[in-house]
Formats: sequence, C-alpha cells, structure tokens
Amino acid sequence: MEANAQANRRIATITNHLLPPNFQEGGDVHLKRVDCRAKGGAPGFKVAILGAAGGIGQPLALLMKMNPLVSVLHLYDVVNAPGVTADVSHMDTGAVVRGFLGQPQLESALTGMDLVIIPAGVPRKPGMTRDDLFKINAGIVRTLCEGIAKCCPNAVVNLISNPVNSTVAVAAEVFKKAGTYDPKRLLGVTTLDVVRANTFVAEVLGLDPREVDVPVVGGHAGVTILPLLSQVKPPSSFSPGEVDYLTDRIQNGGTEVVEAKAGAGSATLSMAYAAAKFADACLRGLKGEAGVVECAFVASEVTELPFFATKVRLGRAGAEEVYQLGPLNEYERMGLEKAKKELAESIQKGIDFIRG
Ligand SMILES: NC(=O)c1ccc[n+]([C@@H]2O[C@H](COP(=O)([O-])OP(=O)(O)OC[C@H]3O[C@@H](n4cnc5c(N)ncnc54)[C@H](O)[C@@H]3O)[C@@H](O)[C@H]2O)c1
Ligand SMILES: O=C(O)C[C@H](O)C(=O)O
Repeated sequence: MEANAQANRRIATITNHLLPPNFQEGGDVHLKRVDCRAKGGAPGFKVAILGAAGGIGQPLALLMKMNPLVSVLHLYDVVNAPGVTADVSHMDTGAVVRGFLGQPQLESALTGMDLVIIPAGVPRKPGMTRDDLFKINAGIVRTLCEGIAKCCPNAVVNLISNPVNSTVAVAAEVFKKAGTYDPKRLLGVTTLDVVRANTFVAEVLGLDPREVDVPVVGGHAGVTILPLLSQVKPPSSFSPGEVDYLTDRIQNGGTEVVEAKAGAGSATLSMAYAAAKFADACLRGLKGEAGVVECAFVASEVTELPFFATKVRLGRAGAEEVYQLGPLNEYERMGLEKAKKELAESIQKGIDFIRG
C-alpha cells in the first residue's frame, strides 16, 4: 500500500541546474532537489534558443545539444519549456541544459549567452504569405530583442522568425534604440533556401547534394529568394526549362511544405537542420576557424538596400565580411530587380514598426 502511494506521488529527482530560480519542492509531480558534484566547466559556447518548445525549437534543441562546441544550452519558451528541457537534458552529450518558462525568466535565459537563436513566433497556414505573420511575430521579436539588448548585448543573433525580410529590420531598430546595435552580430537565417537549392539542383544534376553549392541571395520570401544557378558548384549548365523549374521550386519550397502539412504548420525538421548547420558555422567563426562562409540576410552595402542576403564570412565578430554578388546573367539580373522591389517594402515595414 505504502509502496503504491509512493509510486502515485511520482517522485522525480532533478538536478539543481535544471531548476528554475523560483523552484519549490512539492506538488503532484514531486520534484526533489539533488545536489550534484560540480562539473569541471567544459570549454565551449553558451547558446540560447528562444521558442525552444516549438516545431523548430524542439529538434533544434536536440541538434544543439549534440554540438560539441556548445557547453551551456538555455531553452526558453512561453509554454512547455520544462518538459523539453527535462527530455533533452537526458542526452549523454556535453552541453548542460537549463529551461526557462515565460517572460519573468527571459532575462535569466539570456544572461551570459554567446549565441541566441530565435525561432519564436507563429507559422503560416495554407493561403497565407509570410508577411501575414508580421503583426504577431514583429511584436514577439521586439520583446525578445529588448531582452537581448539588456542581458547579452554582445551575443550573435540568428533570427528565424518570419517574415525574416522584416523581422531583421525590427531587431536592428530595437538594438539601435538600446544603443547596442552591431550589424555584424545580427543575422537573418536563410540557410533553408540554400539547403533546398542544393537538394533540388542535385536531383536535376544526378549528384549527391553534399557535393553541390548553390548561392541563394536576396531575402527569404517568394521572389526575394534568388538562387544564382549561374554560380553553382560544381560548374553546371541548365536548360531554360530547368532554370524555370529550379527557380520556382526554390522560391516556393516553403509553400510546398505548408500545403503538404495542410494546416499543421510550416517546415520544422528541415529548418531545424538548417538552423543547426548555420549556428554551427557561427560558432566555428566565433572560435576563430578560418574560411567559414554561409549565406545570410545581413546589413549590407551590396545593393542600395540596408539588408540583403549574400554569402558572408563568419568570424570572431560575427559576419566579418559581406561578399559581392559576383557576375549575374540576364535572367538573374531581372530576378534581382523584382527581389529588390519587394525587399525594400518589407524592410521599411520592419523599420516603421519600431520608429512609428
Ligand atoms: N527563416 C526560415 O527559413 C524559417 C523556416 C521555417 C519557419 N520559420 C518561422 O519560424 C517561426 C516558428 O515556426 P515553428 O514551426 O517552430 O512554430 P511553432 O508554433 O511550432 O513554434 C513557435 C514557438 O514559439 C513560441 N513562442 C511564441 N511566442 C513566444 C514568445 N514571446 N517568446 C518565446 N517563445 C514564444 C511558441 O510557444 C512556440 O513554442 C515561424 O515564424 C515560422 O514562419 C522560418
Ligand atoms: O514557408 C514558411 O512559412 C516557413 C519558412 O519560411 C520556409 O521557407 O519553409
């Protein structure tokens, strides 16, 4: 009887590092403090994921827990952060995982972070554009970036929340207002466009996608996603039909997933993969590795627009070098003009959201 009663109380033990600062013992699920011997401070970077309980956040948390460059992983969300944290923390990899739930714990989640990855926000449903998410997600990004400006102003920020073409401008304006803006440290994540482009081009060429490198420039929505097929590595030529097919599929890859998921959200698994790949590149750059180059949507002088996605070299200071577009063919020049027109409006919308 006593044994059953005890089982029913579901005693769980939990180590101090997993507990929120306001933890109290007791309740239905009886969590018990266990003091563990301190770990010998593994070298590595401190990374926070904001929106860690979401469709992207959960697999991204798993992948970052597997990254040997990460010593501390903070998982923040407004729901379900403790469950995701308990789950991921059982993986026998090096990073120490801590969970943070809700706005009152945002500052603790951010303090001391080297890299902050933001997949917080609502995803699309069929029939919506990314811009339809602006109203909700711009406000979320503003709040989170105010926290970053206060608690870890030197962190590199990887911004995933859509519409990226506008939310990066929102984040930049928040940081400017706080006096902490460093354009090298704010990066809109466009890696999924490159991942898709590599996959679809490899299919057409009959190659392994790992051997293919397609630069994708511009932004992250529809016609602003501009694959530069003339610069594919290994050097390849495409028929006009192949160029049309590949450009359309790469530009609409997100919508392809949104429609296939039929109301259950947008790309999460391929995005978590892409975000983990990009975050790893940022960490390798921070560590001082030479020649780390990825596409990202950053402050840029490559065009007349204040932000633009191109290849950037990642280093100790973030996006240390922003590369030029390189030679474009006529098809790409026309695509560039279309992309810039839409991008200019999306960027301005983000700026106006903060400046009013
Ligand atoms: N950049 C890209 O290539 C790319 C790719 C895919 C998705 N996205 C975008 O990423 C975002 C998230 O997508 P998802 O599928 O993970 O959505 P989701 O709804 O599954 O998860 C979002 C998470 O954010 C959390 N959240 C909401 N408000 C928050 C706040 N104020 N602070 C912290 N967390 C908060 C939610 O609780 C939820 O857990 C969407 O805006 C989506 O459009 C971008
Ligand atoms: O398409 C979306 O809404 C999500 C994301 O931007 C994507 O490209 O998959």
